[in-house]
Order: sequence, then C-alpha cells, then structure tokens
Amino acid sequence: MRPVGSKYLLEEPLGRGATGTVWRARQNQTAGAEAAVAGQPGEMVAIKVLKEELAHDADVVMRFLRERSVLLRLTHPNIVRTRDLVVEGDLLALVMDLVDGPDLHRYLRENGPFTPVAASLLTAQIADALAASHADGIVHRDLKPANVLLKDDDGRMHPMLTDFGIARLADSPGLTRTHEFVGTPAYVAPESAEGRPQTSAVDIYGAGILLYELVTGRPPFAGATALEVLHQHLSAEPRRPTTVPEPLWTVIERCLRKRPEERPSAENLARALRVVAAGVGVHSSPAEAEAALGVGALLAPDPQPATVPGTGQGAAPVPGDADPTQVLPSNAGGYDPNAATSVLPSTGAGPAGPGLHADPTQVLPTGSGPAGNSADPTRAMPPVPPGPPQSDGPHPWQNQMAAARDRNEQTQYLDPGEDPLRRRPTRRPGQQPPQQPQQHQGYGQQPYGGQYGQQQYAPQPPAPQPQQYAQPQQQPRRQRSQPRYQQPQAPQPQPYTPPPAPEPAAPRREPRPPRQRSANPMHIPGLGCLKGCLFMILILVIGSWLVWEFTPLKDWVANGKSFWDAAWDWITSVKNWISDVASKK
Ligand SMILES: Nc1ncnc2c1ncn2[C@@H]1O[C@H](COP(=O)(O)OP(=O)(O)OP(=O)(O)O)[C@@H](O)[C@H]1O
Repeated sequence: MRPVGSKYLLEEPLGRGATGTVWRARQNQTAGAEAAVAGQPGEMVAIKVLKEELAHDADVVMRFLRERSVLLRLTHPNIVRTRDLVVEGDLLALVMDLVDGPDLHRYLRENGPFTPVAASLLTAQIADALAASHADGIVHRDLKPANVLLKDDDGRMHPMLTDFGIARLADSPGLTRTHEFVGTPAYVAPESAEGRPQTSAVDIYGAGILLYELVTGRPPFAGATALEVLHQHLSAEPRRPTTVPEPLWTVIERCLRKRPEERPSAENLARALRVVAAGVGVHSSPAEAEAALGVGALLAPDPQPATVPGTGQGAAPVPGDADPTQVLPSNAGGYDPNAATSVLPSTGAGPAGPGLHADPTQVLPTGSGPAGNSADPTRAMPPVPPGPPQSDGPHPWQNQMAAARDRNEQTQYLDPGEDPLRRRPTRRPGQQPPQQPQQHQGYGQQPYGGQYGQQQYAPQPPAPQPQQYAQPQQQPRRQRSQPRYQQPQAPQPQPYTPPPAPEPAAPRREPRPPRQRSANPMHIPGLGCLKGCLFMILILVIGSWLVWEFTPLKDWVANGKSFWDAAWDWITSVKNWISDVASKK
C-alpha cells in the first residue's frame, strides 16, 4: 500500500482520466482540522491523484491551495463530497467520498439509452447539483456522463456529480491562455470552444448534451475529428430524434442554444425536467401532459449567471478563422465522443495571437524544471507583441486541437502493470472478474432505468406521443414523492471492464475451389456458348453437304424412292458386287 500523506493508504486503482488516477483508499488516521471530513481509521475513500504534469505546475499547486475552501465547502446530495486535499512533495490528491457504482458513461454503454422519463428525472438531479454549485459561484465546466457516478442507494440509483473543481485546477487563468478550452470536445459549449467568456451556462449546455445522450445513446454532435465536433457545436443545429417526445425536446433544444443567455438556469432546468417527466409517462393525467407541453415557459435563463474567472479575455481564434489547410491535426481512428477531458495545450511554443500570453512550458512543464520559473503566479508574463500570428509556428487553434487529440483518451480501467504508481490491484473479496461489456439489452431490460419514481418505462414507440411512453403493466405505481431509481434486483457493483483484448487476426482465406466445367454439351472449351452453337451448326451444314454429294441420297430423292426401298436397292447392289467378285475368283 502506498501512503498519501500520513492519513491515507492507496489500495486499488479504480480508473484513470485525463487529469489523474482515482484510487480506492483507506483512511489510516483521522484527518486534521484542515479536512472537511475528519474520517475514521479504516474508512474507505476515493483519492484522485493528479497527474505529475499538473502536480509539477506551480500555478496548479497555488490554485489547488487557494481553491481548497471552495472545494471543501461544496456539499449536496448529488455532488460527490471532497473531504480533503493533500499536497505532499510533488503529489497532489483530492480525497473524496467513495461511490460504489458505475459512472453514467459506463452504465449507458452497458445498458443502452434511458426512457425519456428516466432520463428527465436523472438529469433533474444533476441540475439540482448544478443549481447548488452555481449559487455558490462554482461552475463545473466538464459535465459529461463519465463525471456522473451512480451510487447504489439501497437498490436505488442515485446520480452524483464528481470532478467538481478539477477543471478549475487544471485551467490556467493566470496565463490568460484564452485559446484553450477546458472540457471534453463532445460536451463543450460554443463559447468555451471559441474562448469567449464563460458562465454557468456552459454547464447547462453540458446538461443538454448529456440529456440528449441519455435518451438516444449518443451525443448530438459527432465528427471524424475533435475539430469537426467543435465546428458543429458552433454552427450546427441539433436535430430532434423521433424517439424524443416534444416536451423533452423543448428542454434539450433550449439547453443547446448557441447563445448562453438563452439557456435556462439550472434551477429552472431541474423544475422543467420534473414537469416533463410527469407529463410524458404512461400514467400522466391530461393536465400533466398539458403542463409538459407548456414546459418552454418554465425555462427562464439565469439573470445572474456565475462567471468563470479568467476566461474570455483577448481575441480568441474561432474555427472559422482557422486556415483549414493548416489547423487540422489528423485524428487517426476518428473522434471518440467519450474522450477524456482536454485540459492543457501542447507544449510546443507558438504564437498566441494578439493579447495572449503564451509560454506553454510554464503551463505544462516537461519535467526539466520550468515549474520553478512559474513559482510566482502573480509574475508578469513576457508580453507577446501584437500582430497576426506568425506563420512558422502552429496556429493557436492547432495547439488547442493537438491538446484535444493528445488527451483523447477514454477513462481507462487500469492494468496495474501499467499504472504510473505501479501497484498491483488487490480486489475486494466477492468482486467478480472483469467482464466484457454486455450487449445492448433494450429499454425494458435496464436494471436501473426500468423504474424511476412512480413512472414505468417502456420501449420507445417510433412516433413519439407524450403519453405513450408506456410500460406494460407489471410494476405497481410508486409515489411521486420518491423520484428515485429503483432496481428490480440489487446489483452487485461490477469491477470495471478492461479494454477489450485485441481482436484475433482474421483467419486465412481458404483457396477457392477450382471452377466447375459447364455441363452444356454445346460448350466447346475455349469458345463461348454462342460461338459453340454456331460452330456446331457449321459442322452440321458441312456434314449434310458431304452426305448429299457423296452418297446416292441425291438419286434416291430424284427417283422418288422411299428410304427403305433405296436402302434395299443399295444392299442388293452390294450383294451383287460381292457375288461378282467371288465368282471371278
Ligand atoms: N469518488 C469516486 N468513487 C468511486 N469511483 C470514482 C470516484 N471518482 C471517480 N471514480 C472512478 O474513477 C474513474 C476515473 O475517474 P476520473 O474522474 O479520473 O475519470 P474521467 O472523469 O473519465 O476522466 P476525465 O478526467 O477525463 O474527466 C472513473 O471510472 C470513475 O468512475
């Protein structure tokens, strides 16, 4: 076991994201007064050990310490609580409550999309968490299914938002690197992608994408590269899938507005989603269905959205400004919508454009000690001369996309041998061996999503009608006052699935059997069928001519003899000739 500070022992890696590795850990000693939760010896916790490059960055360390109070005070039933922050040598770690359950990305992958009612009620709880954090001035900035953990709460599924503050730590506002965005390309709001000022509305955009993905199984904007996806966030309008009922689409569409000020506040979003959930279920009353259809009126924007400090100063390049011939770092293999958070630019120094301070090595040191240069976050950065970007270096947008590509790694379920801390995992007794992802089971078979609150869920009909998301019968109606998921059977927490083994090489092709010769009697090898037929006709004509010319047939026909008479005459002549020959001897 590896100690983290004097109070925690790392036991088993749970997974790895772009910003660090999360471990199951044990509390060794009660934490001191600096921790939000003192904890008891033996208590299990989750610890996110930040990546070395972040821990080596003096700016990040400073922010880590500065934001300690912000992170530690954030408590809500739908937010994973940060209990403690540990700074020890070059190790930075966040101690969190351990959540026993899969994350939403994994759950979705294994079980398929949610019904509209289940998706609405689940997202409403996430919106509750956002409302609480926005009220406290904290913007998540990286909302996506992988950052929602599903706690098993006595057989009920309880969503909990995690990674709060990670974007704040990983971002580098002190360097005003406005050409970077913090987030994951599939979920990033247009203003973040463009480097414009960000507010709590970026989380509402992320919630809209997440909601769309919950009901359809995939985010609305896809592309072969991260840049294509970002372009779509900026310019494409999302299309309503036929399975999404109208009231739910109204909510999604409003969350995905390109203009942040047109998106609803988190509080209004939560309220609206509960109205939608009540109105599109099979047991909805006409009044509830009517209220759901009028949900647009509930989606008022936040009059005072929380702002993200340090974002949006300076002129930020937008994809439209970029020279398409030069900005596209190829993303071989296509863009993965569930890629990891993109947090830092590539380290290649390049022109940052007017008003930008670019010194990437101070943001992402290479280990050769540049962190020391940035020990004072308040230092004046060397000014970048104004003017257009120089042509010999990468375009800022290119840097950004390279960063996205470099970090385009999904959460990995760790092979202990590969883990940076090189620990063998010690699995808990009773844990099942890693499994391959299940096949999609269809809506009716989702262990969690099958029942949510009072609503029953069903396969979605092709043509959506608000009141027809009907689950056949079976399960009794539950009280609306318990809007929580309920599992038919309490599921065992599953160990995370390792990446699938590489596919075996395709078997060698059998050599083709020799082609069969044609059974056509007219077929003459080397000649086609038609040619063979013509050839045979020619032979018959020549044969007939020879018979006509060189046999007595012509005379027989001329004399009007029948065939038998002629044959008999011919036989008689032959007999006479033989007799003559014999008598001469
Ligand atoms: N508090 C927690 N309790 C239990 N498991 C957790 C906890 N926090 C994170 N995990 C698990 O650890 C894994 C890695 O988490 P992490 O947040 O680093 O990944 P991510 O969000 O996919 O990556 P990124 O940093 O790119 O957003 C995830 O599979 C997640 O389910």
